Amino acid sequence: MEQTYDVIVIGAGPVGENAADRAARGGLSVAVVEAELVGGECSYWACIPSKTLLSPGAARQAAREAPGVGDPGPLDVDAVLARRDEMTGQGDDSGQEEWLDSVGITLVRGHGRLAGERTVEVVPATGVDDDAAGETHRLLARCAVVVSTGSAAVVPDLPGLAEANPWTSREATAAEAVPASLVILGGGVVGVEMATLYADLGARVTLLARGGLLAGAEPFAGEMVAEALRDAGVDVRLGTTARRVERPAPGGPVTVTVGGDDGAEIVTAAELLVATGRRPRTGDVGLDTVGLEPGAPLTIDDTTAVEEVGRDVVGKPWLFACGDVTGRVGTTHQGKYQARVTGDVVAALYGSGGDREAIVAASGARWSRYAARADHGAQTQAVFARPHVAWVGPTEAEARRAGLPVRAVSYDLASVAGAAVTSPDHGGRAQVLVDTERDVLVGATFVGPDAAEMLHAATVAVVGEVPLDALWHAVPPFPTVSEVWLRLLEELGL
Ligand SMILES: Cc1cc2nc3c(=O)[nH]c(=O)nc-3n(C[C@H](O)[C@H](O)[C@H](O)COP(=O)(O)OP(=O)(O)OC[C@H]3O[C@@H](n4cnc5c(N)ncnc54)[C@H](O)[C@@H]3O)c2cc1C
Ligand SMILES: NC(=O)c1ccc[n+]([C@@H]2O[C@H](COP(=O)([O-])OP(=O)(O)OC[C@H]3O[C@@H](n4cnc5c(N)ncnc54)[C@H](O)[C@@H]3O)[C@@H](O)[C@H]2O)c1
Repeated sequence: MEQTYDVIVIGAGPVGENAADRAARGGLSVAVVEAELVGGECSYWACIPSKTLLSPGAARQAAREAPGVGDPGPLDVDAVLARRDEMTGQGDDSGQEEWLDSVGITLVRGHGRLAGERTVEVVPATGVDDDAAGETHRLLARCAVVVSTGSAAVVPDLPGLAEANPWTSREATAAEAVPASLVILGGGVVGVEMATLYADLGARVTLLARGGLLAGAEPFAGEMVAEALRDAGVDVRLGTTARRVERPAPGGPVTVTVGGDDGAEIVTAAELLVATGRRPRTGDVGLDTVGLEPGAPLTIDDTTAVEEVGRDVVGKPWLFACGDVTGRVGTTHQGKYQARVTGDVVAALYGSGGDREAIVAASGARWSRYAARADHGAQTQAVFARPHVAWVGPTEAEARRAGLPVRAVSYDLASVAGAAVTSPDHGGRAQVLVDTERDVLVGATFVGPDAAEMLHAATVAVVGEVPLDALWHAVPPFPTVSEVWLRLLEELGL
């Protein structure tokens, strides 16, 4: 069977859905191809279940720190897992399917792969990372194809690891019971969030990191999270190399040998979680049929058009990519931002009311809806560990490596009245990075309770390139933790 649409989107995760929506709003007919569940990793095995599982522990911690409330005691694990199931719909994506229908987007279920320019073949899917085969359904795109197939967890080539049947973030976010003990390999975002929530749920957790924690953030952030995890009873081992994994009996305990030959140690746990990064899902999407390398991230320009793919005969790009698959972003919000650009660019290039000149003008503009410029220097990330770590823009080291003339100033949140009135234990730290030639903020990091909610003011200042003299007139209410902005500006000499 063969069908034709203006735009075909492969992958209906949060990013593909947004690209499809924006293109459809531009008057184009759109089909999305989904191999598994509409809503993608984020809705069922990532953001939504993990943040739902983390929330009760945060509430308990806040109660413990509030004078006069008392210790609420252990969490009701069954109730926490039940709430997680409610939030993920236990893998029922009919709500998302209804939404697609309501905005006039066609859903084609199956595994999609490119079969040359503007052509997508769809075969029945068995699982998103399995080789898919079967009767082929052919979709033709009059205008553009968007690849938004996301990413999958990496399992490193460590002796015995694959055979030990480890958890990845999928099993960790979907678990039906809490193991008595869990060893986590990797000290990145998944590692610290999972260590936090499994400790909350009563597991004995060991976290193995080959360096410090949260290497993408300011070093003080990882240090504060490590200290808090240790306070919560997690065995945090930094600078530790895992050598070998063994699980002699299927379903039995798993052992990880860590350290060097002279001082090897064995860590034993009921389950092992691998949290060592993700790879783009491009291994089986037909990249070879358009001259690209399967398995590699899809390199895009700022309009999200895939580089290294020829334009069509009239010079228009036809292949776009956004989200995790590009390797340029690794969060839902930054992927959806790219997707809005993708959808708007495709609509402007091919839609009936399209404004092609605007795309040309965008190439010279600092900010335009047709260019994902925030990818460079204004990305945000929030890590929902306890304390939260949230940042925008580069770290101080990254800024210096990029040759920016920066000054970093920081302030202890505990010294702000708004923190002290919440709790005598309210800790945390804020740091801003200032470009000393332009006197504007280029980055900021907040560590503390609910710090993720504090980030957006900094993001507005960075993207808006608000001069420090103007920021001085943005007055935070008293007594809030946001008053730290005043203290930071005072540190900067205002
Ligand atoms: C444990 C965990 C927690 C996270 N928490 C957060 C968080 O709190 N906040 C945040 O911003 N980010 C978080 N992330 C990151 C976030 O999940 C990803 O950035 C986001 O899901 C990327 O969206 P995407 O649409 O690009 O990819 P995905 O969500 O992976 O969606 C891709 C879709 O494409 C489909 N697909 C793949 N190949 C094909 C094919 N060939 N044919 C058809 N369909 C295909 C897949 O089935 C999937 O539905 C977390 C990640 C993890 C692992
Ligand atoms: N709150 C959020 O926004 C959120 C939450 C979870 C995940 N995510 C996203 O999901 C993606 C994956 O997260 P992640 O934590 O898996 O990746 P990561 O890149 O953040 O961390 C990977 C960790 O694994 C370690 N590592 C890598 N290879 C290793 C090996 N062979 N042996 C031992 N350690 C090894 C790294 O040193 C690092 O500490 C990221 O893009 C992240 O942004 C986002």
